[in-house]
Amino acid sequence: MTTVKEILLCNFDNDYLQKKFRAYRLQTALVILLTAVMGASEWIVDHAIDPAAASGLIWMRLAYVWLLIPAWAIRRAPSHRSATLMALLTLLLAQIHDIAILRQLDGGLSTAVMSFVFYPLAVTLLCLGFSIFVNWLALALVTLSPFALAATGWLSELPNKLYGLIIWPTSIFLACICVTFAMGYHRRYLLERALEDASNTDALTGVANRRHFQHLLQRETSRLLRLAQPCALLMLDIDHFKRINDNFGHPTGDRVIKALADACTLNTRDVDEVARLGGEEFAVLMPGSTTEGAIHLAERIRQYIETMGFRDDLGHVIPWTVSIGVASLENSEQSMASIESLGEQLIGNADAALYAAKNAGRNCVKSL
Ligand SMILES: Nc1nc2c(ncn2[C@@H]2O[C@H](COP(=O)(O)OP(=O)(O)OP(=O)(O)O)[C@@H](O)[C@H]2O)c(=O)[nH]1
Repeated sequence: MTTVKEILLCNFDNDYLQKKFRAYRLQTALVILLTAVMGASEWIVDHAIDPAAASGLIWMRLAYVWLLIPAWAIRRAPSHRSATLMALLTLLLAQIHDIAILRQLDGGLSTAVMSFVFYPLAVTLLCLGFSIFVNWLALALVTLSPFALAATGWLSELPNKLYGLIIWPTSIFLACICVTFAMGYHRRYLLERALEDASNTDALTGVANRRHFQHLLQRETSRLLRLAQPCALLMLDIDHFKRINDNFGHPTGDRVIKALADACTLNTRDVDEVARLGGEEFAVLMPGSTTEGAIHLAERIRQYIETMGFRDDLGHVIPWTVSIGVASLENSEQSMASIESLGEQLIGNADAALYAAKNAGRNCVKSL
C-alpha cells in the first residue's frame, strides 16, 4: 500500500514529474482553452450586472484569446519545469484580467464574488500534470492574490469577508482533492513502470530482451553520430548448448543461460548494457568503448566462465564455455550513415566475428 509520504517523495523525482506532465499536458492545454472560452462568454454576466459598462468591455472579454498562446506553448513544452512556470503565470494573469474587468462594472466585484471560485477549480484541473507542491502553490496564489490586490488598494471594492468565507473552504477542499488525484496518478505510474519493465526485460535472466536491445542500440548509434563517441558490441553464444540440454535437461540449460547473464552483468560496467537476444545468445553493448577495450572485456568474461564451472542440482559438473564476437563503430567515417544502418552494421560485424570464433574451435574471442 502506497503511503502519502511515498507520493510526496515522488514529487522530487524528475523522471516521475516528466512522465506525469506528458500524461496530462493535453488536459492542461484544454483547461486553458476552456478558461479562454469562459472568460470571453462572461460578457453575458457583465451585461446582467451593469449593462451600460458591459458594452464597452466586449474587447476586454475578447482579449481572453491571449490564453491560446500559453495553451499552445504548454502543449508543446519539452519539460515539466518550463510548463509549470507558464501555467502559474497564466493562472495569475488570467485572474488579474478578470478582476480588471469586474472593477469596471458597477458592483461587479460584490455581485460576481462567487466567480473567484472558478480559479481554484481551474487550478485543480489545470495543474494535474504537475507536482503536488505546484498544485498547492497555484491554489495558494489564486486564493491569496485577490486579498493581496485588495491590500494595495487596487481592489478596494472586494467584499473581503464574503470572499474569505467562500474561498477558504473551497481552496482547502480542493487542496485535499489534489492529494487524491496525486494518489491516482501514483498508482498509474507504478503500473506503467511495471509494464515497461516487463516489456523490456527477459523473464528468465532479468537482463534486457531483444526488443529493448534494439532501442538501446538505436540510442547509442545516434549518440555516436552526434558526439562522435565510439561504441562496441559483444555477441556471446554458449558452445554446444544443445548437448547441455540433452545431457542435463532443459531446466539445467535454463540455469546455465541465467549464469551467462549473471557473468556478463558481473563483469561489465554500469554503462554497458547486457541483453539476451534469444536462446543462448547474448549481446553486450559498450558505449564509449573501442575494439581493444571490448576484446579485453570479452576475454575476461570468457575466462570467468571457463573457470567458474557449473554444478547441477545433483552435483554434476557441467563443462561449459562461450564463444564471443567483437565489433565496434568508431566515429568520423560513420557521419554519412543513418542510425539504422549503423546499428545493422554493428550487429552484422559482431555476428560475423562470433561465427569466426565458432569456426576457430569455440571458447575464444574474435573481432572484426
Ligand atoms: N534450456 C534452454 N534451451 C534453449 C533455450 N532457447 C534455446 N535453447 C536451446 O539451445 C540450443 C541451441 O543449439 P544450437 O543453436 O544448435 O547451438 P549449440 O548446440 O549451442 O552449438 P554451437 O552454438 O554451434 O556451439 C537448442 O537446443 C535450443 O533448443 C532456452 O530458453 N532454454
